[in-house]
Formats: sequence, structure tokens, C-alpha cells
Amino acid sequence: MTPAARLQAAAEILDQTLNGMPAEQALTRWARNSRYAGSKDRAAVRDIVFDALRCKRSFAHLGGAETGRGLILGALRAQGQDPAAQFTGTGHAPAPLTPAEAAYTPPPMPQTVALDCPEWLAPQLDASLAAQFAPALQALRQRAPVFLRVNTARISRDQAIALLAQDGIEATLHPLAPTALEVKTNPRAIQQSKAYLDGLVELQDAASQAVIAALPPVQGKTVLDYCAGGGGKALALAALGALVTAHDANPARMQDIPPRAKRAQASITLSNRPEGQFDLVLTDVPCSGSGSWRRSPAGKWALTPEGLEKLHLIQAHILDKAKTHMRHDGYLAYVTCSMLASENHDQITAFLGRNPDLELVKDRQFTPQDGGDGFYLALINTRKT
Ligand SMILES: C[S@@+](CC[C@H](N)C(=O)[O-])C[C@H]1O[C@@H](n2cnc3c(N)ncnc32)[C@H](O)[C@@H]1O
Repeated sequence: MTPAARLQAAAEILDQTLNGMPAEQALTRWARNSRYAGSKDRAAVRDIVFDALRCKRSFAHLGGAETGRGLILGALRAQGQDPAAQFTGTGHAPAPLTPAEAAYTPPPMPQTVALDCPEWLAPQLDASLAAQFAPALQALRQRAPVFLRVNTARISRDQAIALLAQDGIEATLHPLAPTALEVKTNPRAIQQSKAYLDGLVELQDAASQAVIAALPPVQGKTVLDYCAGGGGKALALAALGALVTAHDANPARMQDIPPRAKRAQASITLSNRPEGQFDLVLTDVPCSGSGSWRRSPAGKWALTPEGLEKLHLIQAHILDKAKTHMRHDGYLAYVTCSMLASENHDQITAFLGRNPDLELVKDRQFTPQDGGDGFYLALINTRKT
């Protein structure tokens, strides 16, 4: 495919996503119907689509319309390119610019548009992030780095780097977590690599790994992962020697845990109805995902005030449930991939207000400036005084 044909394909896929189809589904459907598209074409079209979704507001502003075509026009203008060079109408290229499109001069861009921030959320994010507001939102406009978690129970990070290199994947140590590698080249080869297939590395964001590294020692401790999902954190805890019980309100979401655990040579117990008390209860709660919008940009535009309010209620409910599984003197770890105080610090302040017998040991807000996604961790245990 020519570069212009890729742009036209991306514009059509973007139109479908703007009409409500998930981007992954629209991309899969396009690939299935476009046998002429090779793997490089599919990767390039995917990148164009996700770049446009991350930067939807600013690209629509520069392109003059929130349509697939408008976003692609805006993307080219954002790169300082003249869209007329690609919008030629020849072959499978986008149709030539209309006189109105050619004459369009974007008005000055407000800051929230330039940062691709949903307007209604800007005051909350600004208040939550203070000086980090603009840099963090700017980072969410970029592609996310690819990180691996090394299964350090079985291999060192340096050994993993050497093994990945044999499969043509260059990776380097990442300072955010003692298990983290950043993949520098050939990320699409990871899932076929020996290191991955042997369970020696897993795909996991570096801040997600840093959250686990910030917990008290878990070797030999019982851990309830109350919102285990696909098991990213459960596997990381098991690799540190924890005796992990994984639970999720939607058990189907845990279906990947047994094969992932088998690959990692780890043991994780699944439970639909956990009972008893644990040394550590981890609640990696459902949240706005505002810390990981560069990976899942659709979430940025789909979030509503009502949706956020619902999440606050679910988070508070999960905290209350999780407390009942805390062993006396045990720990409760509350985690989100959010950068909103209402889901993080405020949620914990309210929880501790309801539970004067508990106290905050520490909390930390990670932002993309730390290298990984935005994450929040609050570690709680029984009040000592
Ligand atoms: C952020 S995801 C978990 C990600 C996972 N811990 C990981 O590291 O891969 C949140 C999970 O919470 C689950 N969930 C939602 N409401 C819940 C509830 N009331 N109780 C327990 N789990 C819940 C969701 O099904 C979802 O899988």
C-alpha cells in the first residue's frame, strides 16, 4: 500500500470508530477484507488510527472536522505536512481537498484542545496533577513504550536481555521497577519469542510493576487479589513467592490466568467466593483508566461524569468488601491506573474516615513522567496507636 492509501484506510476505520465500533474490531474487520494489506501495512494503519484517537480533539481542530478524513487532515497538519501532497485522489489515496478544506485556517487552539483533554475533566485533572497537568496530558498524546516484566524467580534481567536479543528484540533495563525492561526494537516479535513462550517475561507496564515492588515483602505471605482480571499483578506477586488467591466479580476475565501461570511455572488459586483473611489484600479497582489513556485512548473520550460517579461507588464498595478479608495486622493495597484525586487520594481519605481502626502507611501517584503509565497506590494497615 502507498502511504496515501494507508491514510485513506485509516480514515475509513476512524469513521467506524467515531460511529461507536471499538477500534480493534474496526481494524480486524478492515484487515480481513483487505488481503492486499501486508503486515507492515496493517501495523502502519493501526498506528495512524491510534495516534488519531489519542489526539482526536487537536487533530479535529486542525482538520476542521471530527470525521475520519478530518482527523487525518489534522494529523498531517500537526506534522507540518501539506495534506494536498497525499490527498491526490489517485489510486487508493484520499480524494483531493475540497476548496473549503484547502482554504481552512484553524482558529487559535485552546490549551485543553492542544492537550487533547476532555473539556469537562480538565478542571479535575488540573487540580489533581497541579504542575504535572500539562506534561502528563502531553505524554498521553504519545504512543506508550512497551515494557516487559522479567520473571526474576527464574531469570535475571540481564539474562532476559540476552535471551530476547537472540530473537532480534532489543531491550534495556528500566529504572522504575527492579523487574522492568523497556523494549526498544521489534516489539511485535515478543509473543513469539522464546523468553515469552517459556514464561520468563510478561508484557506489563513499568508503573504496574513498580506498584508491586512498593508493597511489603510478600514471600510466603497469603495474598488475595480481589480484582484480578487477566492476572497481571497476581502473576507478578506469585513470582515474588506470594501464595496468591485471585478473584474477580467477572470470573470470565480470569480465564487467562491458568495458562499464564502455567507458562510462568507459578501457582495461583482462582476463587469466585474468597473466604477468610489474608496477609495482603490487593484491590486493583476498575477506574477511569486516565493513567493509561495512551494505551486505550477510546476510554478518554468515552468517560462521562455519570460513569465516573459510578466508578467512585464501585471503588468504595470494593474497599469495604476488601477490608473484611484483611488479617489483623495485615495490609490492604488500593491501586488504580488513574490520575484523578477523586478516585485516588479522596477515595482513600473517605475510606479511612469510615474505618478509624486503619491508617495509611504510604501512598504514591505515578505519572507518565515516571516513565510508565499513571498509577496510584495506597498501602493501608491496622492503626498502631
Ligand atoms: C483494573 S482491572 C484489574 C487488572 C488486573 N489486576 C491486572 O493487573 O491485570 C479491574 C478488575 O476489577 C473487576 N471488578 C469490577 N468490579 C468488581 C467488584 N465489585 N469486585 C471485584 N472485582 C471487580 C473487573 O472485572 C476487572 O477485571
